[in-house]
Amino acid sequence: MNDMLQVHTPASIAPLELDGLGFTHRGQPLLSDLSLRLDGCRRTLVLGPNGAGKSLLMRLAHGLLPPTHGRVRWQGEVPRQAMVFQRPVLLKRSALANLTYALAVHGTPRLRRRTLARQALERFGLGALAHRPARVLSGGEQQRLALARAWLLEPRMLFLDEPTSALDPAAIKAVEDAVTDFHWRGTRILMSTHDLHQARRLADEVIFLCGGRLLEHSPAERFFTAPATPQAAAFLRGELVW
Ligand SMILES: Nc1ncnc2c1ncn2[C@@H]1O[C@H](COP(=O)(O)OP(=O)(O)OP(=O)(O)O)[C@@H](O)[C@H]1O
Repeated sequence: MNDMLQVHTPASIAPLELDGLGFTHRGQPLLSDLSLRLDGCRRTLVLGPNGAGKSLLMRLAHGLLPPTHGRVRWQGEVPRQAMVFQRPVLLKRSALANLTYALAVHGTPRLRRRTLARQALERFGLGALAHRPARVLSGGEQQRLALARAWLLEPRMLFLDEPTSALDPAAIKAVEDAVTDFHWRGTRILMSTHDLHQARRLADEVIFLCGGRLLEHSPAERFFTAPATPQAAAFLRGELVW
């Protein structure tokens, strides 16, 4: 790890409160009256059927979308945040240039950028691909590049919206290892997934959405062994829930 990337103490991340959060589009409520609090340095996995509002929740919480109801409130200093999407948004430049550009925007001195970017590429197993155009990389490589970019920005809060849904097992493992490394570095994680096994592997706690409503927010062990709602119980049994 390079000298500019510091290890943070989890206690120093401001809690995030979602207070009566809602999003209505053309009169249709897509997410309704959602209140919860995220604190500490937990890995919170967002689960729910298609269209439940998982991506919407992530975008609202990250501030990419203004809510139509309620608010997103940081109880303290707003932390540095990053988001990783299902399909990475990469610039039409080399893998290395994608990272040096992100560092430039971040305000890293020019002389440090290349070294840091190189280290991050190595860290995510992309060293040999530094000069390849980012957009011709495979899906798994692109996702690792997106994670390397997020890593360089040292987020205290990382949002991941179904980051492994289009990947094969080896690429999924790389993403899950990265999520674990972010966690150990002191980053709070909010991540949506369709993959129950993945949620079991990674979650400290679970948010379960269904039909645009928050049905559960509980410690992972409790959610998986004794879900509180029939919808979550059915979802865990693999039944069709919507
Ligand atoms: N910006 C937006 N404007 C209007 N409607 C939206 C917007 N974003 C999402 N929606 C709608 O909100 C609903 C919930 O979408 P969302 O993508 O959050 O679901 P999801 O739980 O992530 O589903 P999936 O598992 O299929 O990805 C969908 O009907 C979607 O079309």
